[in-house]
Amino acid sequence: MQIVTTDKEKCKACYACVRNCPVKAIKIEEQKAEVLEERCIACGNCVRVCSQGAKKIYSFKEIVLEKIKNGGKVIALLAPSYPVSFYPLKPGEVHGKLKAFGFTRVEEVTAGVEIILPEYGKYLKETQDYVISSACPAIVSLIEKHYPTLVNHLAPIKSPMEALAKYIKMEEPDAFLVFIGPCIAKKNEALNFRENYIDAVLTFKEIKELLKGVNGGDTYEYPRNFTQSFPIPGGLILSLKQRGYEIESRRSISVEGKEQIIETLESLTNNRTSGVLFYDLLFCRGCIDGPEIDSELTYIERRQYLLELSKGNKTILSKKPAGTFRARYTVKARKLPLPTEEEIREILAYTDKFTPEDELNCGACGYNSCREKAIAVYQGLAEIDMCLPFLLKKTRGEAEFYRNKYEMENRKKYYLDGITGQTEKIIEVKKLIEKAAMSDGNVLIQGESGVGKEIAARTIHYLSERADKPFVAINCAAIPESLLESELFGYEEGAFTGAKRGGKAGKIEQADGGTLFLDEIGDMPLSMQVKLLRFIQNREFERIGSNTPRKVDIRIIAATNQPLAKLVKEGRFRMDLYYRLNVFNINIPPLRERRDDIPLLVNRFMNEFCERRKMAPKIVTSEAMNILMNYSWPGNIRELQNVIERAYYLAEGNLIKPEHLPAQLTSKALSGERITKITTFKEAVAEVEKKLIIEGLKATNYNKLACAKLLGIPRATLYQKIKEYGIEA
Ligand SMILES: Nc1ncnc2c1ncn2[C@@H]1O[C@H](COP(=O)(O)OP(=O)(O)OP(=O)(O)O)[C@@H](O)[C@H]1O
Repeated sequence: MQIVTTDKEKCKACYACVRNCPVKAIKIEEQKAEVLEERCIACGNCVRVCSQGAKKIYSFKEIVLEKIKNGGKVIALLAPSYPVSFYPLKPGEVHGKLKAFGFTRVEEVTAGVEIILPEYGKYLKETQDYVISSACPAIVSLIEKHYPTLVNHLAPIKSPMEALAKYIKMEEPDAFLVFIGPCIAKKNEALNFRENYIDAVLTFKEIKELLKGVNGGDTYEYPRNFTQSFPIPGGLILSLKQRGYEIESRRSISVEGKEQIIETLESLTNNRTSGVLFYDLLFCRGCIDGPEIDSELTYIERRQYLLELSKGNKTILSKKPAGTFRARYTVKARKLPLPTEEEIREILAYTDKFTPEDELNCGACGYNSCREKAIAVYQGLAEIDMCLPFLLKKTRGEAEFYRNKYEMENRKKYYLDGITGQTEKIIEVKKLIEKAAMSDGNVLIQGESGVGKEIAARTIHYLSERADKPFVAINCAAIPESLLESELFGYEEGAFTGAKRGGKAGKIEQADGGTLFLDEIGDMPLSMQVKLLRFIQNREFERIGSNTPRKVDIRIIAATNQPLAKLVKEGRFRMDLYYRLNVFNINIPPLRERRDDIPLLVNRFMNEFCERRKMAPKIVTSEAMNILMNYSWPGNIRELQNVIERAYYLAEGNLIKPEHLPAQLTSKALSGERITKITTFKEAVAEVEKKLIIEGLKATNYNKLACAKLLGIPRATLYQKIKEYGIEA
């Protein structure tokens, strides 16, 4: 019969019961702690430490109430420690209350002590080998179930409770005997021990609950003597001596408390008896400290109170007990399988314990060491993953995973939102950007000038795993051929005239771990293309002036507004390099192919610009917006950005009207003004060209390269015309 059961709903896998169970009689299954009857000694530790109240003790309450209700002969047997539990109620008053409650007779187990003392006296005299007392049921179970080699040393004598019960049953065989005490193990004794005369066991807590509201009956002074000290540590030896039995102090010892008990039994198992012949073992610090003692007195006060009561010298038993009060104890131990060293290592490895240093022995699982726990796993008592450091590591890993995922989502939103546009074409581009970010291959971005190639490259970098490493950009068209190599690969000190002291890391080195953005790759000279290809193939390069190869880990994103495939056909771009760069291809459509994005872009640039300058945004009239939507935008988004900024300054009120837009958008430059003077064709063209260049320069903030792109003319032509028309640039 199971004494302690678990309410699985309430069990929260804290392993406090495992930790406090002296015999590891707890099995964890699906994170619920279940008490194993075959190992349990009913010490009550698991009940005491369960903060969730998940451990339930077998209750006889209903049976007792039923018996009393039916008017049966129900006799209460009070454990010798009861005065301390019921204090300040006097012992006599407790008798009265129990009677008033319905017990037909009340006895005290000190009478049982009187019965067993001669049995002990006799047995100790006749036995050569050492003897272990058997009055404490937790000790009996502990030895029967866990120290089988010591069973023969248990005194084959009934406990005082059983002895008194037998004594009473001899007088009143039909009586229903209820033991009332501080101990859960007594329930085990009543239910599971071989020969039992006790019918029910109530703890002090339980009986007090039942007696609530019961008015005291007639008080009764039970005879008292030295047996009253039986529940305090050493009580049995003391009582034997008081009774006149020769117990040599040097050869007898009383041991209390679970740690000391386990230590004693371990040493006895190893035949280390220290010459002691009588071991009086109590699992608790005496019965005055039993798990269900429920006393308002301190431990010392309890001891003193019982010693005071033990001063009486009355005989308790009215007549000499007849019959034998011997008991038999048997081996109930079940050997659990033991794992091999290799199996232990395998189990440990599951929770990432590969070396002795990995075994933290933190005890969070309830076992004293990782090895003990591994053995319990093998024996089916513990679950393999009930290891706090392991689980924490795992959850941290998971948390990291989710944090990364969450961060990625946020980043994605942040960076992809940086690319304004809702047309199908730009959504397609965003999807490609996301995919490219997931891969680590080189990317080639193509598109007209100002379509957003660089912003796409940056987005790929910041969405990729390289995000926390550098994004380094280099414009291959803007750097003279002679400098490009040193810019890319760096140089050593003294590599050439003018080389900096200490040398210099090139863009490739600076981008280590991150992304190198090669803008205008189509403009890269063929000689450099060869060197770049070699680097891409070997992932190795040398600084100019050095023979030492250096390794870097970078991803290359190249961009161009030139038709690279055509350049390859024309032999102006290396095919092998083209294929190396074109692992992932993204084509960004010109703005004129996604006009519907223009209002969104206008809105964004207006807000960004105003925010930067701390100014209030202006409204773009529908006429002006119409013009913006219908223009061909050769300079794409960059041109639109500049147009908005310029219009903002030109508009004096808060409305941006068509007249605030550049002439080339409204075609006014060619058609709007009346011709007042006839000029030559050449002069008129020059006039228009000059105006266009001035507007273009303003629109691009006087960036000649951008202006040339905006006007769709080579840079050299722009320089020539600026000079020719004397334009201030
Ligand atoms: N979809 C977009 N949403 C918001 N801003 C954009 C978008 N595309 C481009 N831009 C902005 O337009 C400007 C030009 O973009 P970017 O420099 O990326 O173009 P590009 O194609 O690399 O130009 P180039 O070929 O001249 O180097 C930048 O200020 C960029 O922030």
